[in-house]
Amino acid sequence: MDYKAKTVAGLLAATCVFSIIALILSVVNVKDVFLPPSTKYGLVFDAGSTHTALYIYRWPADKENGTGIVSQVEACTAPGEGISSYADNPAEAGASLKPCLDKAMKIIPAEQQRDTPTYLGATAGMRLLREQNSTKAEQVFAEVSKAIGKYPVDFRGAQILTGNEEGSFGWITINYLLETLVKYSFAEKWEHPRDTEVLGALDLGGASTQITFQPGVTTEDNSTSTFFRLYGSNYSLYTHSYLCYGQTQALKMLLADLHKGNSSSQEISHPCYPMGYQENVTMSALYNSPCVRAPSTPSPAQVLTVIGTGDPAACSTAIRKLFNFTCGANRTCGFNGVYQPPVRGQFFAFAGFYYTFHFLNLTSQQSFSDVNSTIQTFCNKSWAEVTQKQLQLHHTQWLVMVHQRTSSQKNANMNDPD
Ligand SMILES: Nc1ncnc2c1ncn2[C@@H]1O[C@H](COP(=O)(O)OP(=O)(O)OP(=O)(O)O)[C@@H](O)[C@H]1O
Repeated sequence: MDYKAKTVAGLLAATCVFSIIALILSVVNVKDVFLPPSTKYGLVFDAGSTHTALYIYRWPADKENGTGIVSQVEACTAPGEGISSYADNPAEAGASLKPCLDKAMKIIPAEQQRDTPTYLGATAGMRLLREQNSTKAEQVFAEVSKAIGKYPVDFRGAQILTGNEEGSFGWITINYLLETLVKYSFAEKWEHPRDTEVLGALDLGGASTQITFQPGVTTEDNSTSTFFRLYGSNYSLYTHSYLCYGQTQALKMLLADLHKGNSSSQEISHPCYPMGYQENVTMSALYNSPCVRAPSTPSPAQVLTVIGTGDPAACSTAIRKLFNFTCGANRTCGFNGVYQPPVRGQFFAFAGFYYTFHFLNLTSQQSFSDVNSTIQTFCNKSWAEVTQKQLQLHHTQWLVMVHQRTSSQKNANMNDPD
């Protein structure tokens, strides 16, 4: 991974970016740029399934071919989990945003606060809650809107991004940061880099995962195609978001699958947990999402004991069962029969991919065999050898590996110099 890619990876980790810049770029109203003063601010809440972050942006009040050049001033992580976790206590969702809004008010000059466009974009956690209980989802949105509305900002609304928006905004963000869309030249001018190929984007969130790239062919399924005009150039993209295939939800599907394999037992043998690890989980906690189907005779209070068996091969097999690689009517597909044209070009993987690979010191374009052997070594560690913090990674790296292999690595050369 070259210096620029490393810098971008760091930036992505630091900001947990899902598309913030893209959101600003695409929604900043043209009228704003004619207003004094010359620097404008914008606030974007990234309301993810696992956590919410507020990003404070600043940009000069002129535009490059109709698209703003934006820099991040500050990022603030809201306390607690994602807003969808407050489904039964929606007022708390609003309260969780206040510390970050207070921080923003200290940064943005008072005379500019009322001109500061403010957005909240929610992703897969809220898409799942809406699927499960649309009234609760609306209540959460009403409370977060009420909380933001109490601050002297130009609140433009809270919305649930579609999977396509999430995927394509992520693509714009990484290509913006890698300067493949526009670049500040030595001549101190913004220029279109010549002969640079834009990168495909692989985003592993908590509740969904997205793949987005410029296909070399016409997209056969219109629901997966999207079009952008940025800095004077046109981009036609393939994008798809797999709901439930984010890290947290996929692991829930895995646990439910393992339970289904022996549902009469109170114990679940888990090959992806280290040997010697044990935890209790209630049926209600396991089956609390539309991503997993509860047994026909539910007993919510029943406690299941998950016992780690530390078996990487069995773990890999169990994870593979979550993916269906039959393409059905489509000639080419990603998985679960979803149309996907042949992958093309280099890919940049971020979010959950980055956290895991960073932890394993695998972000320097190691070969795929090095990646595999590092993962094998880590997965063969017992519970006594890994800390609680490492546990999450211990059982998620297999998901990352299999997912990478299946959804993209099969055809793409993703950060792999071999
Ligand atoms: N610093 C970290 N170290 C390890 N894992 C992390 C870290 N931060 C987030 N994760 C995990 O990585 C996954 C992706 O995180 P991310 O912040 O992109 O999700 P999200 O935005 O909340 O989810 P979604 O986009 O699906 O709504 C989640 O499962 C999360 O638990």
